[in-house]
Amino acid sequence: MSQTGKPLKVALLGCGVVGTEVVRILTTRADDLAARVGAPLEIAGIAVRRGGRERDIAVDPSLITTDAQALVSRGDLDLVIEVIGGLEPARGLILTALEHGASVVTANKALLAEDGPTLFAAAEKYERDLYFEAAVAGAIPILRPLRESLAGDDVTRVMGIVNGTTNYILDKMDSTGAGFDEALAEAQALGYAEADPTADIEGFDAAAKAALLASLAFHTRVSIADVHREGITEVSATDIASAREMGCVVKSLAICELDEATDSVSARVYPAMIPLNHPLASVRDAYNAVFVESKAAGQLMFYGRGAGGAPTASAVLGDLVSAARNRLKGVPGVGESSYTQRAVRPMGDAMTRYHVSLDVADKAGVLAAVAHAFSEHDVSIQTVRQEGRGGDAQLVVVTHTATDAALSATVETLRDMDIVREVSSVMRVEGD
Ligand SMILES: NC(=O)C1=CN([C@@H]2O[C@H](COP(=O)(O)OP(=O)(O)OC[C@H]3O[C@@H](n4cnc5c(N)ncnc54)[C@H](OP(=O)(O)O)[C@@H]3O)[C@@H](O)[C@H]2O)C=CC1
Ligand SMILES: N[C@@H](CC=O)C(=O)O
Repeated sequence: MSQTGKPLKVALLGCGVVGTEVVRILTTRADDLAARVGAPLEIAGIAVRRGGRERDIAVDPSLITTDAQALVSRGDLDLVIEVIGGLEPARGLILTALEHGASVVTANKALLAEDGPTLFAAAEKYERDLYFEAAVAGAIPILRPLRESLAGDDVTRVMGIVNGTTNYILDKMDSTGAGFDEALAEAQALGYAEADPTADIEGFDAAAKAALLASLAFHTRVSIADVHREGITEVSATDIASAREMGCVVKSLAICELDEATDSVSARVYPAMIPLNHPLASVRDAYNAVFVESKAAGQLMFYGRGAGGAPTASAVLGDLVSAARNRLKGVPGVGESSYTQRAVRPMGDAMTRYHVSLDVADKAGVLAAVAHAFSEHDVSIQTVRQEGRGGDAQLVVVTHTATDAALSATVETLRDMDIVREVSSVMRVEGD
């Protein structure tokens, strides 16, 4: 392919953790990128919030602007990279960029999981690309495989670790005994966390990614509001130790399933125990991994760095090269597939095993009474362990697979029992 084409003008919205690394690659790898695209990629402007801020990268100061709206309205841009994050002004800027003829690459899962259909419709209307590989699992190519490589197969399940910050925190708590706050501060310093880390630790970020994964995997539309979400803030050192005793480790998982019988889908995010011999158990640090199960391909696993400036910039640049090639050809690339709106199943229908810890009175008949509470709601007990502790005892019950609704009802019953002092923890057990 010729490298001598007219430069393609690229505007960057945001120059933080990800944007800085995007600029670094665009400037240091300019010749290689031009060869791959068939034309040079020229940075036409960089919009930031604080114009005077010192940056980690040398940038021509005349390129920096705090007027992002004016930048995307110029009309001469070929490509816009949105790495500001959040809903507004990102949404308005992307729409303006598309309307003014630029293709857009974004890493913004929060926005896409909230209002993706509006943005995809605009991309289609203006015949431009809207690519977002970086929005899920950082450097890991997972969206393109779902959208393109597996387009002829039927994906039935996607399960993975899709948030680097929470995996980093849980891994540090497990492997070094670090406290939650200390591990979170490290993840923030390393550039893994969102601007507001509540998005990570309360599961919003993983829920947004689950919505995007479920939408692409099952050719439907799932928004963040459809995803059951539980964060990791309630996971205690005791839970982590209990998991170890069971030969498990605690991970925050995103699980998306297709139920063919009812033609419905489900998506959920929560911390769960998984056996140490499960491949997801060895996903350490801020790494991510995604398992995909499909009818013809069987099981596929995708693994890599899930957060951080350079890994995420790799995914952004991949999309940028694809969108740039399409601009040169004058046609948009593979867009969102046409879809069937499938029903979203309630969380109460989700099936898994449970690890339930109870503080109970240490007296005769307690075990039988607790067992009765489980069986009353059709939750079958797999193992139960009792530990005496002065006048009280602790029971650790592990169940066979049951629905979330049945388990919730059981917990309600247990809480109403005089002999149960406290239901101290309930955690799901996945991956076996
Ligand atoms: N960090 C990561 O590991 C990953 C991040 N992402 C996503 O990438 C996106 C960016 O994340 P990240 O780089 O970490 O975020 P940062 O907070 O580090 O950077 C945000 C950038 O946006 C700029 N900005 C904020 N508000 C405005 C505004 N109103 N107008 C113009 N510029 C603005 C900031 O300007 P200033 O520099 O002046 O403050 C900053 O340069 C988010 O959508 C995030 O979810 C996706 C995958 C991984
Ligand atoms: N905050 C996110 C960044 C990447 O998406 C994470 O920790 O995974």
